[in-house]
Amino acid sequence: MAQTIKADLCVIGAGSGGLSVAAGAAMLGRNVVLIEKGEMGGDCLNTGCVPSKALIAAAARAQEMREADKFGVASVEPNIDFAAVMDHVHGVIAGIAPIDSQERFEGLGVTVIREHGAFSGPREVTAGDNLIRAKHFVIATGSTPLVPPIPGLEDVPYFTNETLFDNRIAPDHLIIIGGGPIGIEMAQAHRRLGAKVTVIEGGKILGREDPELADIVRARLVKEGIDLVEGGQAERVEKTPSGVSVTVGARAIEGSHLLVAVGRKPTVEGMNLEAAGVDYDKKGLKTDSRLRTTNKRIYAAGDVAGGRQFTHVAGYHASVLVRNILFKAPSRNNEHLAPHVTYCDPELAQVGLTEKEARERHGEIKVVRWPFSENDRAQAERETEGLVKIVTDKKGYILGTGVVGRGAGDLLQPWTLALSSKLKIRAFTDMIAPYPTRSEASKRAASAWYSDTLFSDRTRFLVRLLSMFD
Ligand SMILES: Cc1cc2nc3c(=O)[nH]c(=O)nc-3n(C[C@H](O)[C@H](O)[C@H](O)COP(=O)(O)OP(=O)(O)OC[C@H]3O[C@@H](n4cnc5c(N)ncnc54)[C@H](O)[C@@H]3O)c2cc1C
Ligand SMILES: NC(=O)c1ccc[n+]([C@@H]2O[C@H](COP(=O)([O-])OP(=O)(O)OC[C@H]3O[C@@H](n4cnc5c(N)ncnc54)[C@H](O)[C@@H]3O)[C@@H](O)[C@H]2O)c1
Repeated sequence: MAQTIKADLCVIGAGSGGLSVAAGAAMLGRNVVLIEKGEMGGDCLNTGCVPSKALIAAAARAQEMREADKFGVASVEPNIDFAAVMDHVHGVIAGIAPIDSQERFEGLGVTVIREHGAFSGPREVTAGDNLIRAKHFVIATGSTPLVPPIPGLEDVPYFTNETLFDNRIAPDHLIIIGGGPIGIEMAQAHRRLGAKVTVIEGGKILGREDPELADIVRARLVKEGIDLVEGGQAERVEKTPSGVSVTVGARAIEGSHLLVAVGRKPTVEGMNLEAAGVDYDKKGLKTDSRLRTTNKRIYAAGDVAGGRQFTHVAGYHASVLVRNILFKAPSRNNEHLAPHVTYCDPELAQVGLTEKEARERHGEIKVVRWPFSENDRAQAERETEGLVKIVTDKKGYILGTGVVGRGAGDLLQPWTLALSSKLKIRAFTDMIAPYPTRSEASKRAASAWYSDTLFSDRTRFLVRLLSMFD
């Protein structure tokens, strides 16, 4: 016999998006039901950001041991216990898990149901023995790895992000299909942890990034010994005695393990969205500028919303929904202002438009750069790869910034603020950056914007004129 639960808000999916909406609504005193069919915390905590960054951190330590001699400290080839590395990864997950746990949410007053949720009408969801009737719903069911129809793939064992972090045996040779952020982050981490790695990418690796920045990452990956096969699709996969073989054009690449990382599909299976009048396509739910679906009482948050797929974007969606649903304050989804970072080494961070996008949209633009090779801190740390690259309109309004280099994600933050606050580049020349920090490169790049006019014949003439009053 189904139990009927009445709620102000019913959230389906307890990942980055769903948890943030549920917590916000509960803390504002609303009656919230949260439905989760798998692990609390979703992809980010269990099979995405957290384990990948923990693995990258372990790999970075190994690489530092190999490269220590540049500081006069003897380099050593690290002895890597891959199972212990995975224990570290799962230890990090366990450390963060209480924040996302059922207990914590119940403590906030949320009714948590650990079942698959599906619509049974425009204003009701069924989850196990429960029928939930709510004033508003949020679909935050995330995304699932896309498995392409490559002949032979279904007949061989392969990893996706859902299984990769359960692997406790160091791959001898990891083949990765897909050179997007997952493929590249995992390629470098596994290479540094001792595996041979081949990345097969149909286009260019990190193909959505500014090519000038991606080239710097590519050079490092090649230097570290990663085999990058670009411009060739994986056409066929076969089982071999020692693992798998992937055919790309005339080449058959043999490896011990395979990771498939060719993008994501929205998680909508078995949700009976038709019963609720919620339209979707292969990118995700169809939403308006306020993240409402085609059923105005049902909203979307996170990867399933069909836009950019990042944890901080899912969290941002939640804040937009809290304003729209609870405060009745029409609030637009401005996720284009969100930065993104690929946590390879050197890191690659971007906010706003790339140079190419800015040229297409604005025509006349100005681009300025500052390399870390001219930054004293980077010199001291012997990490001089990379640069800060700023794109403005002709009046100096910032359109986008990219940073590639150590700590790029953190260095990007002031540029993210500048973009959302509609600042001009002038704000960065007025700012005083502490010496010696990598953030000085931002200020130097901003100053470069003015160097044509500052050191022009006209300005020299003016200074000469003013010297008459000395
Ligand atoms: C390997 C990897 C690394 C990543 N690294 C980063 C990073 O460094 N930084 C970053 O910003 N982003 C990163 N991402 C992306 C990030 O993980 C996602 O953007 C984020 O998790 C999306 O959150 P979400 O709430 O939309 O979905 P999810 O976290 O996927 O949560 C959705 C939840 O809904 C549940 N669910 C689905 N259907 C139903 C149903 N019918 N009923 C009940 N429950 C359901 C699922 O079980 C899941 O728990 C990474 C992703 C991957 C795969
Ligand atoms: N640091 C981060 O924030 C981070 C890290 C990992 C993932 N993510 C999120 O997860 C999403 C998914 O990542 P992803 O790397 O799986 O997807 P992606 O779509 O970003 O990249 C997939 C790549 O695979 C290539 N490809 C597709 N089919 C192929 C084939 N048959 N053979 C060879 N190459 C093929 C594509 O050209 C593309 O470059 C990202 O877009 C991002 O939103 C974020």
